[in-house]
This record gives sequence, C-alpha cells and structure tokens, in this order.
Amino acid sequence: MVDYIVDGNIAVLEINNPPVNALSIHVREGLLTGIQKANQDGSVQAIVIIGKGSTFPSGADIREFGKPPKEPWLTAVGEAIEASEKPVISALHGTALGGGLEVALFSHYRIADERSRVGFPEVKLGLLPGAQGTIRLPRLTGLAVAMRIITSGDHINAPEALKYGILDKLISGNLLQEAKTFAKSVIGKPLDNRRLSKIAVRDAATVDKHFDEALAEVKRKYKGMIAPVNCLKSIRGSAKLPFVEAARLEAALFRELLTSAQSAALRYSFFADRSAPRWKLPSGASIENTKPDIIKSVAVIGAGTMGSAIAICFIRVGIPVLLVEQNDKLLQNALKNIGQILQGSVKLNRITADQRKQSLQILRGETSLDIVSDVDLVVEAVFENLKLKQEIFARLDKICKPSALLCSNTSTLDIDKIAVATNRPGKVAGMHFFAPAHIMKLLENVYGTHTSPSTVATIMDIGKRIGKVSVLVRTCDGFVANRMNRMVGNEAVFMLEEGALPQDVDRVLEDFGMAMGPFRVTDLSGSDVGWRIRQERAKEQGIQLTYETRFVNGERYSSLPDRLYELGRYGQKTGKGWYRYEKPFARTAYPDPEITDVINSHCRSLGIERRVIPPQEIIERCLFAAINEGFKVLEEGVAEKPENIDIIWQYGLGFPRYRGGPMFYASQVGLKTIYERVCYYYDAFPHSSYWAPSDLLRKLASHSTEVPIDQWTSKERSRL
Ligand SMILES: CCCCCCCC/C=C\C=C\CC(=O)SCCNC(=O)CCNC(=O)[C@H](O)C(C)(C)COP(=O)(O)OP(=O)(O)OC[C@H]1O[C@@H](n2cnc3c(N)ncnc32)[C@H](O)[C@@H]1OP(=O)(O)O
Repeated sequence: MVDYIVDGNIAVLEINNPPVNALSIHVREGLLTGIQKANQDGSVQAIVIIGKGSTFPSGADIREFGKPPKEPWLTAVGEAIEASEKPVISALHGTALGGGLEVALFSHYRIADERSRVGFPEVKLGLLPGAQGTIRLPRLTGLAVAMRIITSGDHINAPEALKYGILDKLISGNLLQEAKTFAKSVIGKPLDNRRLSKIAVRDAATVDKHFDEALAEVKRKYKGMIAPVNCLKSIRGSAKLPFVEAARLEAALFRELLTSAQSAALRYSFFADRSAPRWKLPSGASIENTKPDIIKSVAVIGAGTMGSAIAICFIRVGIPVLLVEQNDKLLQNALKNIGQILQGSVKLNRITADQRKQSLQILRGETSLDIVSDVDLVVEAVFENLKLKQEIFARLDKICKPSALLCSNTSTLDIDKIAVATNRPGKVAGMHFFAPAHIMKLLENVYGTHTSPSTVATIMDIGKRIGKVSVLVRTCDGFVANRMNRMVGNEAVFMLEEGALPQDVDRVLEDFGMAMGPFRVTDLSGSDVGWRIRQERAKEQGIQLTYETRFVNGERYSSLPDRLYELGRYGQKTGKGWYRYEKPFARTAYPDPEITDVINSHCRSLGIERRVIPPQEIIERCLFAAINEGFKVLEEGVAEKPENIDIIWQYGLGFPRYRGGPMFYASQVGLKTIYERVCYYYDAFPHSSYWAPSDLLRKLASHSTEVPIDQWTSKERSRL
C-alpha cells in the first residue's frame, strides 16, 4: 500500500490505496516503516510522500471509524514524520483532505499541484481533524482562517492555500520530479523551524475574541451540531495550551465525537449519498448494466410555479426547453418569472449574467402541445388530477416521436394509471421534483410496472446532469416522500384536535432538527393545495366532506385544515395560515390567537377535551408513524434500501443530516422501542390504520440483538 522507492539520495513513499488513497491501517503501517527505513538508510538524505493515481490521501478511512481502532494511529505516524532527521516533503495533488492534510502538516514542507485542493471535511462527518489538524493549522494560518476552514469543512484551492501559508510552493509541471528537485534543495537545512509543534500560534492573544465570534456563527449556521463546537474548543486549546496538552485535549474532543450518535449518522449519510443513486430493479437491471439515452431537448407541460422551476433546472445546464402553457397570459407571466429567478441567481453570484442570457436563449414558450413532437423528454407538470394527466399523456403519445420519454411530475398519482393512457408504457415514468424545484436537491424518480430499464437509466442520468440527488422508487400512492410524510401531517393535525397548537408541534420538530415543522411547511406551499387534493379524492369516492366529518372510510379525519381553507387562510400567500404574517408573502411566522380560537371552537363542537401533549409524544406520533410506513415501503420493495428513504428525507423533506434520516434514526432508537410504541399508538388510535405495525418492523424487532441497518432488507425482506 506504500511503495518505497529510492532515487539517488531521495526516498519516495508512494501511497497506493485506490480510489482515494485513504489512510487505512496498511497505509499507516507502510508510512511508518517507510519513514523509519529512510531514516536508517545512509544513502537517503530527504523523503518525499506522494499519492499514486488521482490524489494525495483524501482522509482517514471512514469505514474504519466505529470499529476497534488499530495501531499505529495516524498521530503516531505523523509524529514519526515530524521527528524525522531528514526533511520530509509532502507532494500534494487531487484532494488532500482530513488525515491526508494532517500528514502534510506533520511534514516539514508542502508543495502541491496548482490544481489541487486541500481541506478538513471532518466536521461533515461529525468529527474533528483528530491527528493534530486543529492545533497545527492555526500555527500556519492564524486563528480566524483555521476556524473558518475547519468548521466549514470546505475545500480550499491550492493558490488560496498558498496564500494562507498552508503550502510552500505550487507546481505546474511533473509533481514527482519537482518534489525531488525541491527535496534536494532543502537537504541539510535546519528542521526545527519547519516543525509545527515547535512554532507558536502567532495571534494566540486574540483567541477568546475569535472563539466567541466563531461560536456564535456555528451555533447559527449548524444549529444542533456538536462537531463544529468541538472543533472550535480544540482550536482554542491550540492557542491557550502547551502543544502536548492541546494535543491531549484534541484527542479527548475527537473521541467524544467519534462515539457520538451524530457522527454515526453523518458517516452513514456519507455512504448513503453514494449508495442511493445506484439503482437496481427487481428484474436485475441496474446502473451497472443499463445504458441511458442521451437527452438533448425537453418539453415541460404546464408553466405554473412548478413547471417554470423545472424548466430552469434544464436550461441552466444547457438543455433546451419548450415550455407549454395553454393560455398565453399565463405563459408570458411564467417566462417573466423565470427571467426574474435567473436574475436573482446572478445577484447571488450563482450564475453570471452571460449564463443567464444563454439559459434564456434556449427557453421557448408555446401554447400548443403540437410543438413538442421532436423533443427527447417531456416532463408534465399540470394540476394533480389523474383524468387531466391521462388526457395529456394520451395526446403526448400521439404527438411525440416514438423514442421520447413521457414523464410526470406527479407527487402522488400511480404512474401505472398514467401509463395506461399511452401506447408506450415502457417509456413512461415519474420525475417528482420538490418545490421550489430549481433549489431543492432531490429528484424522486418513479418507475411503474412497465417502465423499461433504459427509461429508468435515462431519468436517473438526467437527474445527475441537472445536479439533483436522484433516488429511484417504485410507484405507489404518494411514492416514498409523500406517502411517509402524510403520517407526519395527519398526526400533527390530530394533535391539534387533542391539545397542541401549531407552534408547539413545529417547535418540537424543529428542535429535533427538522428544517421546518409541518405547519410552517403547509403555510409555505399553501393549504389550498391540500384542500383541492382532498376534495378531488372525496369526489372520486363519492364522499361529501363537512366540518362534522370525523371518519372517511373508517379512517380518522380532521376537518381543521378544511376550516382554514374556508377562512381563506391559505398560508404565506394570503398572509394568514396556521400562522399570521405581516403581509402576504412575508416570511416570518407569528403564532396567531385567531388560530387558537379556531382550534378551540373546533374541539368544542366535536366534544373533544384538550390535554397537554408532551414533546416526546409529538416526536413519536409524527416520526414513529412515518418510520412504520418506511418499513412498509421497504417490505413492499417501493424503496430498495433504507438509505434511499433516508436520502429522500434529507434532501426533500428537511430531515437533519446529523440524524441520518428516519430509518437510521430508528436504528439508533432501537427497533424494539419503535415497534412497542407503534403497537401502543395502534391500540390508542385504531382508526388510523397506518399505525398497524409493519411485518418487517415486527420481524426485525423480534431478534434478540439489534439487526444492523445494512441487513434490514437483505435478511428479512426475502423471508416475509
Ligand atoms: C478512539 C481512538 C482515537 C485514536 C486517534 C485517532 C486519530 C484520528 C486521526 C485522524 C482523523 C482523521 C479524520 C479524517 O480524515 S475523516 C475523512 C476526511 N476525508 C473526507 O471526508 C473525504 C471524503 N471523501 C470525499 O469527499 C470524496 O470522496 C473525494 C475525496 C472528494 C473524491 O470524490 P469523488 O471523486 O466524487 O469520489 P467518491 O466520493 O465517489 O468516492 C470514491 C469512493 O471512495 C470512497 N471514499 C471516499 N473517501 C473515503 C474515505 N475517506 N474513506 C473511505 N472511503 C472513501 C467512496 O465511498 C467511494 O466508494 P464507493 O465507490 O464504494 O462508493
């Protein structure tokens, strides 16, 4: 894993552990023996550490965390590097991150390919750079820069790193050759002033000021996360304590993080990010064996808020879009809005004015469907009504070329029921964007019974091209996101009927880490949207909904949201919803006594006695109900693996990444507890049938020891 090559008087330690040269145990052993060997070898006068392949080490091996640690630890390897009697030069290329950058900071010199990047992304894994990174970096950069680099986890490009003093020289030619030349030039020079452990933090006197400012910033930016705070405490130690004591403090803070639930969740999330887009169908077709079609043009049908934002997703990566709306006034409005949104992106420096211009040049608005005959992909984004969508798909099927894919942005409707309207069900799929579609990262791609593997490959590929995190799910009512989230919404409203207020429920879930509580979310999208869907469904089933309706098809029903609609309280757009706003479209939500009155009078009219609902009950009723549904989603094969569900929640529903996602959270709570509480609530609320415990959950909970999350589907689903 580490090749030892001597060229003249230079020993080269070449790390060879693809794909990212992670500092696994064998690499650490190789580096340590290499340093020792070079120091014993009389012919060697300087040592170069370099990575083979695409990069210098990009960090410790994340898969080793959570397992019993194996010696030598990186710190011991690093200390041997620093103590070397012969100069050690780290030659960086690619991404020198985390433990990799620490190896470089133990070295006496650091040179780097001018295109390389460095950084300490540990905080994103709920950790800190635990091999003295937090006490060495401030010695080079000063405290403010070190605090920013370490608490943000951001990559720094080589010229910037040179400016901060992290690097000694940038290289534009052959890195190894240049490293050897550089090594020769420093032979015999004193090393003590190159050993960071011997150098003081130059602005140590100002540490308290920097600490206070940075702490306030991380508490605001990374609310609820412990790693950024520990990073700052350790950096403060670098300035206040003698080096050895600072190193001891860093190790203690690192250990605290390594064993934390947050780090476990963030490390899980790191791998879930990479695993979720790797799709596989029950037929065996997968990302490995299926080629996508190349999409060169797109039509978006429906130029409402959603359709317009979807169009932006494509044009901003250079894919031409035909935006179709039946009414010219609406179309012109949409085109104007798109121009304004892109103007906003220019102002925020997300795109240049030129890029805005180029994007708008490849957008064309039309009022006739006939114009889409030649596009490769259609994304339909009209009102959520099955009959309407079937009509549009039937027309599209006739108009579009045979190879075109016809996709729906439906958020709930069964793709199979839409596909039957066409003669090309293999080319019909769902592409469920989340509002606002040009901002939200998630794309829930949906396959139906007849969707072909190449259609799946194509929608997953185009999702990646437009910069989305794409997750594949099988069709069902609500797919994964809305199907599971419906339980959160239902329980939240039922708790209003029982004693809570919107702000109580939202506060508990926001303190848990959710980006927004369910009532603030509803106010954002508008209560009219849900009302229309409920009315549509009731009409389909021949049901009349009234304020007195308490059950629909035997299921508990709350008419509170309907009351809000009747009062014209649609949310932010009307300046009133579950909260009060200063004016329409204002963002700050204020609890509203009028809503308290509405809820109280609703309860009185239904004869419900209100009670205090404790925070733990709010968490359990909202999240455990969703988790139970998540297990059903797994057992039915709607989602292939728990990671897919968790990534959907993180990127689409604002679930805190440091809790992993609902399924990972369930694994941390313990499946026995989840199962027992689900059974308890099923007893308490038999008219909410979603509380019926999932078979998969029951089976997994019956094991005497917890079944690890990576075995949930493979072990039990096949036996169900
Ligand atoms: C209790 C006792 C304590 C004792 C003291 C201990 C002292 C601790 C000392 C040091 C601690 C150091 C902490 C760290 O270094 S944590 C790691 C920091 N580094 C990172 O977080 C980098 C993570 N990786 C990335 O950001 C990217 O992978 C990148 C390097 C930018 C490359 O990106 P890209 O080209 O897009 O490639 P992928 O992301 O798809 O990755 C390719 C595959 O490599 C796997 N991978 C990547 N990084 C790691 C890693 N650090 N460890 C293990 N595996 C890694 C990734 O999962 C991909 O694999 P696969 O294809 O199977 O999914």
